Amino acid sequence: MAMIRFENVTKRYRGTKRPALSEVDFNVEAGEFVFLVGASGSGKSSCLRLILREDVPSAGRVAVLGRDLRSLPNRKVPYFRRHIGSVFQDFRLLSSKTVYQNVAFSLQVIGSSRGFIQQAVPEALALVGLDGKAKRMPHELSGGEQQRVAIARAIVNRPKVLLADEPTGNLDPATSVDIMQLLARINAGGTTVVMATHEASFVDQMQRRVIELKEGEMVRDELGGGYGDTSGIPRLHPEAVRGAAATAALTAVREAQRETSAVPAIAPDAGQQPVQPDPDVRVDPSARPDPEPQPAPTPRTNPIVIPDVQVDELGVADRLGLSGDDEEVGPTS
Ligand SMILES: Nc1ncnc2c1ncn2[C@@H]1O[C@H](COP(=O)(O)OP(=O)(O)OP(=O)(O)O)[C@@H](O)[C@H]1O
Repeated sequence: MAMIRFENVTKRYRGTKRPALSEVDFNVEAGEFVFLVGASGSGKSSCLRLILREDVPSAGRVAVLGRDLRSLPNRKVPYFRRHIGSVFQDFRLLSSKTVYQNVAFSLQVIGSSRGFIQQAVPEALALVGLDGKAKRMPHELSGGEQQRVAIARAIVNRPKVLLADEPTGNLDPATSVDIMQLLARINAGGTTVVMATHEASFVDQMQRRVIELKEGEMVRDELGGGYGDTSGIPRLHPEAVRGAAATAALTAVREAQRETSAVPAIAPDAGQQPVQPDPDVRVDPSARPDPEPQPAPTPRTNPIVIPDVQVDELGVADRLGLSGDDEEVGPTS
């Protein structure tokens, strides 16, 4: 079952001439990590909003978790969204709540039991490397730590799909790489990740599937692709700022990539097969799937700040959607 299906999706916003999305058609299978790339205004956020059912297509069909979102009644949208985690460039934390309360809040609003919350929140914070910071307020954290809180909040209810809209957009290169490593780890555990980004260097380094939009049209769908033409992408920082630190950070991403393919740190979904390209999807013939497993890398100079937890013992994998079950959307169906 495709986790996400776009069938000839066109999105026109009121009062605009050109559609924001034009007959966009793709499938995302369980366990994939997909970069959505393209210049500002190309339609990346519009895609994510359609997946979250924050908006509906003008034409075509969006199906998520096997569910046609056209036929999803508004009252069931909150239930549907429980299965989709989302993180944004601006973190969107509740400034008057502690780290713990921010993560717990998303469970409280869906009526999770106190026992579940007391177990799941510390586990999620440990997974993102924030144990010990549960009582901090968001303003007492660095940007990278705030984004980790947002990621913990997004995964604490074990979503099948994690959407990330420019999650590194407000972070420096070294911090960005930590976040990319974390997303790669979450994906290695079986969670499908779709990430919209301008960050060409990460896309080039990670060699995952790339869907490129240009003025609302899908112009590329490539397994193991790079960013492609970056000339239209505005740079927020001068190149010099991103120099050495960025290079070191990107090397660490590559190592994390190798590590996650060599050692399934979090048990992957037994039911998930390696991603097979959809026959309908345009794939560059020179593209290749994830590299063969490599021997465990030597220790990194820029290690991931994730405690060496026995995730299965803690039940983290199960609770955070990092292990498999074929649970349906449930209340939405
Ligand atoms: N609510 C809206 N009303 C009208 N036009 C909109 C709306 N939201 C987006 N658009 C337009 O749709 C197009 C695609 O926007 P979208 O935000 O999806 O692009 P993007 O690739 O995510 O851009 P960025 O990288 O700058 O976030 C743009 O031309 C934008 O101006």
